[in-house]
Amino acid sequence: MAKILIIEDDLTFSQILEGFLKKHGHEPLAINEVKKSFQILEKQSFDLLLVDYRLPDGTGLDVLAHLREKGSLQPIIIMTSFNDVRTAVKSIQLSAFDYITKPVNPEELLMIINNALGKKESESTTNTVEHTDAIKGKSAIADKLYEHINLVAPTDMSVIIQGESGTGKEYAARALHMQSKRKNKPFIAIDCGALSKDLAASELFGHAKGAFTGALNDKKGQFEIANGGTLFLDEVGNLSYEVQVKLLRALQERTIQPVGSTKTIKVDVRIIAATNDDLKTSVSNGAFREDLYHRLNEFKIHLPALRDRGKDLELFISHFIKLSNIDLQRNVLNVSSPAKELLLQYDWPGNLRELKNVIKRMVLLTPNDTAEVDSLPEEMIVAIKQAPKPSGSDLKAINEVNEKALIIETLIKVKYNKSKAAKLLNIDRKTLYSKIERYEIE
Ligand SMILES: Nc1ncnc2c1ncn2[C@@H]1O[C@H](COP(=O)(O)OP(=O)(O)OP(=O)(O)O)[C@@H](O)[C@H]1O
Repeated sequence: MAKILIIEDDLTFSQILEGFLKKHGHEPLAINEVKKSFQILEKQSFDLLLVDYRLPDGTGLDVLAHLREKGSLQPIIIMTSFNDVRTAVKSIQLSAFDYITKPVNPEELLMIINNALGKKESESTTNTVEHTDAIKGKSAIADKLYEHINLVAPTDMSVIIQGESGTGKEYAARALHMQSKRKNKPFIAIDCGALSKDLAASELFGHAKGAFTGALNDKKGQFEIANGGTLFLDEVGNLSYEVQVKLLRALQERTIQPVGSTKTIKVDVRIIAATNDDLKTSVSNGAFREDLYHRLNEFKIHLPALRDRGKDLELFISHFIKLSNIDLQRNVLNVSSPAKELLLQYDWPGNLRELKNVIKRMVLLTPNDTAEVDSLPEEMIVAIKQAPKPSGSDLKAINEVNEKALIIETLIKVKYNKSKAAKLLNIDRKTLYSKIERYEIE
């Protein structure tokens, strides 16, 4: 049984949710405004929050940001009626547990709630690495990615992993750890986006009893806990300037000083940092220290967006179907052609995480062995229809998409040697340069 706070302004729907959750043994409390949630959360704690995106006095993201600012890590599920998964992706970046689109499918909701509650329990008890369900992919981009991972993993170099939300940055970090000599030591992942400004230093470096109000005992920081192993700093760009200074010192001197303490502690930790953007803007506008950036950026790994991974998409679809069949005790063996077409057409702004969720939902809603279009989320179908993508008959646009993909594949194949790429593509260098610029290929 879990205590669940529902924040939803549609009263009928809210009542339905309350009844449904009670029926499944939970203890829900429903309110309808952001402001009220702040008051209630001061006084009571909940195992999970189920929050509507659009509320009369703000959005679900305000609730999420408020909680994370306070240092609370409860899972939050955002419910959104807007045909835009980007809102949901943003909430995941702000470390919501998951999102669900309205109209809410009860079975899907229950599955997400159980996952969230299950994840919370396992997180508090173990930090072990589970990496058996990863696949590599077969595209040229995947080859390049794993070439880089294999190259840098055995070293002690700090690595920045850059990629859009959900591209698998944490997975890649775990792969680096598991292929290093540190693999039998801890891998500790810290979501810097979820750390409040006040508590970040204490979380990373620990604190001494009495260092601040509420510091009732000495507390070990994650650096010390990860000693000998790897510390994964997710969304590193969110660390405050003061914490960045401390982090730099820790990396340079290989020692840390707990907040409010005079003692220094020797630590041997490898840092892997992840970021959605390339941090260069934050460096140039002074929000991220340049010296820290260079210290972290001993090696950079770029994780491709799913939409740029070509044939890997099909491999991931089959892989996630297999995993979901096991998880949900289903037996989905095929995806109908129209459904497959949609899965391949969609541009996956939430990348692998979104694909995994969509496939899990698809499998859940498929009682027999073939998944059909109606098991796919409506908003995904709407997004495909609305996307300014080449329609089936727009030959010029289709050619352009194909041309861009071919140029990227070729550049990767020849390790970005533009003369070689031009030769293989049978065009001159100048034409290649102008196409690279036109298609905004990095
Ligand atoms: N190579 C892989 N094989 C199988 N599943 C993967 C792989 N990489 C990522 N995933 C799945 O995709 C989901 C997202 O991965 P992950 O959390 O590593 O992404 P992320 O880039 O760190 O996300 P965020 O930016 O939101 O922190 C995970 O649930 C994981 O199960």
